[in-house]
Amino acid sequence: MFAPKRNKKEKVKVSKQAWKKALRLFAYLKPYSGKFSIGLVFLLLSSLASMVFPGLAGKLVDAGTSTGSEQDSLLNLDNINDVALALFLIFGLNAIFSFFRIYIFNDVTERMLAKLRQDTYKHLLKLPMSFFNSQRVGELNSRISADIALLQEAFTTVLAEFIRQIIIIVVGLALLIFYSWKLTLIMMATLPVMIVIAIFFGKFIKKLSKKTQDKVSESNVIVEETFTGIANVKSFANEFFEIARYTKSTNEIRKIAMKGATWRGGFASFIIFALFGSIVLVIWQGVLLKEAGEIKIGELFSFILYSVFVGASFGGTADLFARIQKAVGATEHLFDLMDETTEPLDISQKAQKLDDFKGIIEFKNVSFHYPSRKNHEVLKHIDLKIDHGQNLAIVGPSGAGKSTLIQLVLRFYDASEGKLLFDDKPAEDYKLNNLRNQMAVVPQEVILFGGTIRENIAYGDPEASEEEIVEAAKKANALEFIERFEEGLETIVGERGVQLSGGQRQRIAIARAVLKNPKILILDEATSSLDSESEKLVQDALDKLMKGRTSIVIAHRLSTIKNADEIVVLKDGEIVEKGNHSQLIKKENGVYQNLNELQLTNS
Ligand SMILES: Nc1ncnc2c1ncn2[C@@H]1O[C@H](COP(=O)(O)OP(=O)(O)OP(=O)(O)O)[C@@H](O)[C@H]1O
Repeated sequence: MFAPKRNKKEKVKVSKQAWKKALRLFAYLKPYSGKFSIGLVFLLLSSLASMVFPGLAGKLVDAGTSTGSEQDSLLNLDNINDVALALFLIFGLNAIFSFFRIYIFNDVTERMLAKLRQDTYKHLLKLPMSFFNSQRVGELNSRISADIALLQEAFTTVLAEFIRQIIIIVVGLALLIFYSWKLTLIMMATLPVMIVIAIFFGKFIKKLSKKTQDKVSESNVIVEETFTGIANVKSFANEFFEIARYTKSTNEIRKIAMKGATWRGGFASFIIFALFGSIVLVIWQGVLLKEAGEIKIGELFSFILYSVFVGASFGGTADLFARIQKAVGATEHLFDLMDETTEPLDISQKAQKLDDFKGIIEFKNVSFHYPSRKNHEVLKHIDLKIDHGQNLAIVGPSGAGKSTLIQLVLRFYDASEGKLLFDDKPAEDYKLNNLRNQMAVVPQEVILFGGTIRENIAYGDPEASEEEIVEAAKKANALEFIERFEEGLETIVGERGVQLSGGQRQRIAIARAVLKNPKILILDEATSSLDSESEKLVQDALDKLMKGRTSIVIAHRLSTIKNADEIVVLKDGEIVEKGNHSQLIKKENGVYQNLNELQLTNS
């Protein structure tokens, strides 16, 4: 499952799995493995080049302090100018290596991430409605961008840095031993101790800052609650109570944050003291060794520089490792999403038009419960046939299962029991996208994209010509209001453009459906009534659209379905009445008759 909340005991196990999952990322790296290896070579070269610096700097010192009789047999650099020149050369080479290392790693990473982004998006689009119905969808977008950003950082900088630090530690330690094993032992006696203490302290401090974070979110909840429910706060005259609650909570934040600050301060002083302490120790012992003639002054200088390099790398690896772990976590989240089961959609090609498809729909003893609520039967033993070109209306009280029935027709969900047939063939026999391509929905709440009116209509058929779009707008009774806008079809709708009325939005949705020219039409009537002029235009457009197509209408106002071929009354997931208006209205004490009377008295 996707990002399940884990308890502490599971954590170790899951993190092992996370590492395993992260390995799947290498499948994305594989096509570029050659390039990546070249990047690694540049990384190796630039790291080694930077390791030459302390050694040469020592030579520089020795060259400056030598009497001229001391020849350097190793590098044959006997004067200060040669050493300085060599240093410049090394830095120049390092600059070139680093450029290519960064360029190549970024190139490989961006290619890899582009593919990963595309695959994730593709996969998400193929997930079933049950996935999108769960709450976590709201955070999906930010999660994906945050997770991918972490991976980007990991592959462009963190991984390279980590490898560089390891190279520095290994090569540095070897060089330290080469210069003086005695001094290396002294240095090593302090360093590991520091690391153990640093890790221990670090974990403790992290816990404290997590606690502070939790407290901060707690206090934010108070702010959010009071301001969203400000009318409640004021009407109950509870300002005093809320202020006391907030004061208490923010004071707690301060206390915990200060506890954290004290420990952090202590930690910093310890590191400073221990670090300088160990450097002083090394210098002191080094000078003694020099007096004894075991080491040259330049070598001591190099030794100290190497110690600082190695020490800094040791210190840096813990943080880098933490960042790698974070990236591994992010990868796990992404692959958890990728492991969610998709609908059997074939997105390798455009959905097809099925020319001889008639649009006959049949429910055979269908029962259904939502996957998230297994013991709540929403539809019970539905038997229903809607013939080609027939107009079926569904009515019933709120929560009766009307929308659910339609979701089954759209195959957003599969029946838990029974069969759904299209043109007498089981629904599963059709390719899912081909089947959906035969349907169009005019929903209750029309949500338009933030583009032009033209784009919104063309969503019904992205390849439609200008004439077809205009014709569809005309049929949907939408053209007259569109033409009243200065920019006509090019008018931008939504937040950054004009706001359309409910009736206008519906007519655009109808135009979209006209353009799609479906065999099956699904209408979810708007619950909030439009003004009578608008309603007439919408109804008229719908009547035209329904002609010659199988249509299912969820009706909230009975006045609109008097002419329906068949009306089905749903109650608690069961069909309780069936017939046309004149038949149902006569049924004494029937649900339909009651609904009719209720609406007459309300209107
Ligand atoms: N995604 C879902 N997950 C779980 N239960 C759901 C889901 N959608 C609807 N339900 C439940 O299924 C039942 C039928 O809901 P449905 O939306 O089909 O009713 P409706 O007749 O269309 O109601 P309304 O007229 O109010 O829109 C309700 O009890 C509802 O709580």
